[in-house]
Amino acid sequence: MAIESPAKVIDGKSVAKQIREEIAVEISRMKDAIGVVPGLAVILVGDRKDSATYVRNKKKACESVGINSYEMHLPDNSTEEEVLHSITRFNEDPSVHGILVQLPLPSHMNEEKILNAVGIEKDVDGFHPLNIGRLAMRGRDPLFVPCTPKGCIELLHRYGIQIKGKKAVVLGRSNIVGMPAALLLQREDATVTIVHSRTKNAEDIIKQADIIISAVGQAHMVRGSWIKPGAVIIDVGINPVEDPNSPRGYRLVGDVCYEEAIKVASAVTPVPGGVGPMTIAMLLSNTLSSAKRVYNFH
Ligand SMILES: Nc1nc(=O)c2c([nH]1)NC[C@@H]1CN(c3ccc(C(=O)N[C@@H](CCC(=O)O)C(=O)O)cc3)C=[N+]21
Repeated sequence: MAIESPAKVIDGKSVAKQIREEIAVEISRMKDAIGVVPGLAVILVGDRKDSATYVRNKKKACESVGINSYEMHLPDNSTEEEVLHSITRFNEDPSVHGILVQLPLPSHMNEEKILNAVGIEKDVDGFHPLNIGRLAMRGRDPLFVPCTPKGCIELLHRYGIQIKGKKAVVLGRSNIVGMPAALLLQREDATVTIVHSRTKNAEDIIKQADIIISAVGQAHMVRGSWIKPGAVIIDVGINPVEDPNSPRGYRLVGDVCYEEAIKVASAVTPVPGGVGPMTIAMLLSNTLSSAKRVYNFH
């Protein structure tokens, strides 16, 4: 029997850095040629600590590549009308090429109504139903693809992992990750199965996968014994687990038991340092392509 070779770590952090460098070059080329700098507006409602951290990281990432960032921070008790009003303002502002409404919104707000208000040509999150609908249809193309699933596919491409003809299993069916990830894999000619909380024999199905994208939000749910030898694993989960040895009192782990997976799989994304940084890189990429599209600059 062949000796199993150790799995390759898919280094999202370093790929994301490389992508940011490529974006920075493009942005200065555009600035030199037509004097335009892309702009991203972020709307944050409420005081969730994790959301505030994510928004801060997004702004930092914008700065690092030369994208102008605009932040609208509204209090938790804002009305839906106030949020809709900020969206309208950014929709009409020509210096803004991308609008991101940080999720989750406070529970008294209608997420659907708010996301529908973002102009599809500025929908850099790719959450507008028209963009998702086009993603689902053959022969149609969305203006933007949701950042996290796009980052997963980009990692597979940059590591030279073939998707066409492969059996792919997506764990989770959320609107922001699982569902669009499955659609993207299908567009790349994989044969796709979605496993979710009501799936029977999830383990048996997962075990057949050549490619696994996991987005369920359950620490260490996928065990090494569930993985086909040589499979490729993209772990989207970012789950806090108690860790008295860590300065914050917790550390982040994926949906997949990394220590076990790395022994069976041919390639695995770590958490942190895997899909997370790619999500932000794709947001910058979507913002750049939005600005390019407006000015017909290529
Ligand atoms: N409208 C909207 N769009 C989003 O894209 C969106 C959102 N709302 N709400 C929240 C989620 C979450 N999300 C992450 C982005 C980067 C990391 C990331 O870079 N994580 C680092 C670790 C960060 C740490 O150590 O705390 C990593 O995985 O290496 C994580 C999570 C975007 N989201």
